[in-house]
Amino acid sequence: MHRITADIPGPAPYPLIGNLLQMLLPMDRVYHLVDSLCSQFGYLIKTWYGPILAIMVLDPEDLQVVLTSPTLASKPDVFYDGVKRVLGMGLITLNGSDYKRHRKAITTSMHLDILQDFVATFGTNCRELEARLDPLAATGEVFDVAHHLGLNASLTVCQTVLAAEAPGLDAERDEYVEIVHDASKMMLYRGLRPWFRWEALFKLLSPEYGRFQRVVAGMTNFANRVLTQKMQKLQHIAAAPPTKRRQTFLDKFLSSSEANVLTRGELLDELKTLLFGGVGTSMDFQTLFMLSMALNQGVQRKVQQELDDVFGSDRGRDILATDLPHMKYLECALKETLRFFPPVPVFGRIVLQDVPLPSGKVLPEGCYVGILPLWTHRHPKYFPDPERFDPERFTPENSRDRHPFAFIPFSAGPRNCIGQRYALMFAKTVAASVLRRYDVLPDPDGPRRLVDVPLVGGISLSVKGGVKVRLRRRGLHGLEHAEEPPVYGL
Ligand code: HEM
Repeated sequence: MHRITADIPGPAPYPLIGNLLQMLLPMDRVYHLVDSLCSQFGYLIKTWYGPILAIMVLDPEDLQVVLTSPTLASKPDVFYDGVKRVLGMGLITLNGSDYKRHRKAITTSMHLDILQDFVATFGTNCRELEARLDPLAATGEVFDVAHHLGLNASLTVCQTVLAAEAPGLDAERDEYVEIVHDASKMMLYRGLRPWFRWEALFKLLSPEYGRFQRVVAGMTNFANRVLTQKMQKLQHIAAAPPTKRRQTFLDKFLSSSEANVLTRGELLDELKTLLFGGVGTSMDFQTLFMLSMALNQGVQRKVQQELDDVFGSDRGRDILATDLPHMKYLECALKETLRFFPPVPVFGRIVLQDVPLPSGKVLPEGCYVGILPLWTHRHPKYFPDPERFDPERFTPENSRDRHPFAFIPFSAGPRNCIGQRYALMFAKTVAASVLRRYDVLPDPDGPRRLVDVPLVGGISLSVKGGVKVRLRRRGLHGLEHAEEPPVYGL
């Protein structure tokens, strides 16, 4: 391995422990480490994770090979060990033939036709969100928007992916949002400390053992409770005459020919995976979008103008699936948020056979590959002036000639995210509902520019101290603003 990778730059390793000491940083320093590695060594960086070679592949040309190669479709055990303990064996963690069986079974029930139906649920839940945001807009106080968007995301994902209603789960939902937040940090914490693969050592040495156990129990209990409730309901429905009801992913899955492909245990792990995949990422994506709007008032105005064109003066009407294609600039702003703050900032693969890269360098068999969209998305060759927040990058004309693997918030290739269309439709509905009604303003004591926002390491991206904003109710007609807010960014 040393010989084959001699031409790949990286920090000098110590004997046996490699670069592990450098990686043992507090979670809010992990991003600074990669920043500095990237500016020192470029877009292909060799690191030693103890005895394991881990190569960060950040250039789109190389990523195209990595993400499409059949010999690179498996997830590395050591890094995903923490994820497995929390989520079990679902799509995010499985490999090989089990993975293929699960993916085929699940994707048949996640089609666009069912997604169109979900928009009504997204919209209905936004009413509940508005009811919680209205008092905050009335006082103009600073608050953490992640909390409210997290509650909305957990309700929505429960309803659309799992059960038509989630009665009795309200109290648990609050707790679940907290657990999702913690789970992301705990999974990365354990993934970066390979010696904690040994449970006894983790229990003995880690101050985070209790917190990790609470995350595992919380995730399992919540998914178990939803599945049990759903199974009971389905038996009840089977006994009653059929009625026209809105189908959820789980309804569709359980009544399809694929239902017998997974055991109850396997389905439970998939539900934990879908819940975590759906709630955590949606919450972070929508939260970071609100922050991007607060710090880029010019962009926010353009989004609001477009929304005014779609809704006219009727800003309270239901948002329909047919409205979404008209929100083209909003879609560009959402994509620019995903570029700037990809909610899943790191994922990995293991190399099963030597893979030559377009640069002439080789990824040797047995090494791990780290994929970090945050840095790929800030590569100046593909995104000039990368620290500028500019939705125009994503107009069809400006995207046409961009490398297809330069923008990978949902990964790409055969192991891409199965929820990407869901995530975009959901975020569009929430963004439209909030921005047609309120101006989102920055926290006067918070960062002034997006590049100064303090990020915290986790397998999803979050902001240290939460995302604080203020809201102001918009005038009923046109873009009336009592007091012009300060304009940052654009
Ligand atoms: C903005 C929101 C989202 C982002 C940025 C995102 C991003 C990603 C990324 C980068 C991966 C690849 C991870 C890896 O290779 O380890 C992934 C996989 C996955 N995502 Fe998402 N995701 C989002 C929303 C969702 C939603 C809403 C769902 C489900 C309702 C979902 C379910 C999944 C699943 C099941 C996988 C595993 C796919 C496989 O390996 O076959 N995601 N996601």
